[in-house]
Amino acid sequence: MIHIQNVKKSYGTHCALQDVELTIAKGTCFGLVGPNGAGKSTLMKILVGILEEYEGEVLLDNATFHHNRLAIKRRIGYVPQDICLEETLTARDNLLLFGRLYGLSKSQLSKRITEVLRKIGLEDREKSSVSTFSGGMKRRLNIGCALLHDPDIIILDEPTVGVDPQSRRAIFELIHSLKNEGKTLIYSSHYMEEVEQLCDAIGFIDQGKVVEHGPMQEVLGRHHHSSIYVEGKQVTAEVLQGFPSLKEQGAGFSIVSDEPLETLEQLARSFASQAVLPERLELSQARLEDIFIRLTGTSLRDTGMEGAS
Ligand SMILES: Nc1ncnc2c1ncn2[C@@H]1O[C@H](COP(=O)(O)OP(=O)(O)OP(=O)(O)O)[C@@H](O)[C@H]1O
Repeated sequence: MIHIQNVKKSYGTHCALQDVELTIAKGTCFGLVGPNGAGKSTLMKILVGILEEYEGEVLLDNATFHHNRLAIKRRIGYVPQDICLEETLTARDNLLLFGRLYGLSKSQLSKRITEVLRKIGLEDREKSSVSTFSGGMKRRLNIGCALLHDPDIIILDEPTVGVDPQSRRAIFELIHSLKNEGKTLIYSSHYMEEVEQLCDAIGFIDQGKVVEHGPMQEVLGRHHHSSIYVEGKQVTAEVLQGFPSLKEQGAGFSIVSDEPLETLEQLARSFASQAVLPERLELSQARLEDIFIRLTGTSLRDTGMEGAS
């Protein structure tokens, strides 16, 4: 169990984290979600021990990070957002290099490298230079480097950014298999669909503050509103004027509503009175993206990031 208690972190005068309180249960996959600059990486770096100067307390199984740093670091594997590999070396030699940094012996390492290469699905490329790898293969190897010392907590910062669909699938399968082994995973992403699919619990961070958190089903249940999506050549913001929570989404608009059937009726009346015929009209239950918009008033995609493919 990881307890994050009242954590605050500032860079100079800029406050990156404010009074963060979170509990992450053992053996769960915890999704940390928020827009660029929300504070996700800062929190992850605190959990990994890269950032040592902060206020508040982080406890792992009741041992404080401040007083048990080395022992805790040995239990944690960190996959940084930026790929950190030596391009001129082979996959095996990269793993060897990282294993040495973790202080693993030669004999331990040889066995672990073979296991890790199998886990990340790169056993047939172990002797290939990393410079010949696709972005997705590099990401998988980057994850492999964090698994060498067999940590029971794995922290992954945006592990699917810039990967092809095949590697994304391989990363998802890897995460599922780590979960099945009982590992605790902390997974940061701005791809809401991924988080909803993979994670058992979630924390939304916005401007350094936790704005919602809890088990996934509880969070979805707490915000059990619906969302109506409408699209068409004649459907413009002016036509939809007056509908609350109106948001541009893709080629159309979404309207969040607690009373979806009533809102649908109002829409139908409004379209009829304006002689507008929509080409698509869909009703869906609250998804994480809608909940985030509702809580913060912004979409993650407003921040200039792409959606998951
Ligand atoms: N070393 C630093 N010095 C000064 N400010 C920093 C530093 N690192 C982060 N920040 C600032 O702290 C805030 C939180 O940054 P952080 O990287 O934790 O956000 P994030 O949610 O991980 O965003 P991203 O998804 O872009 O990585 C941002 O405003 C960022 O500019």
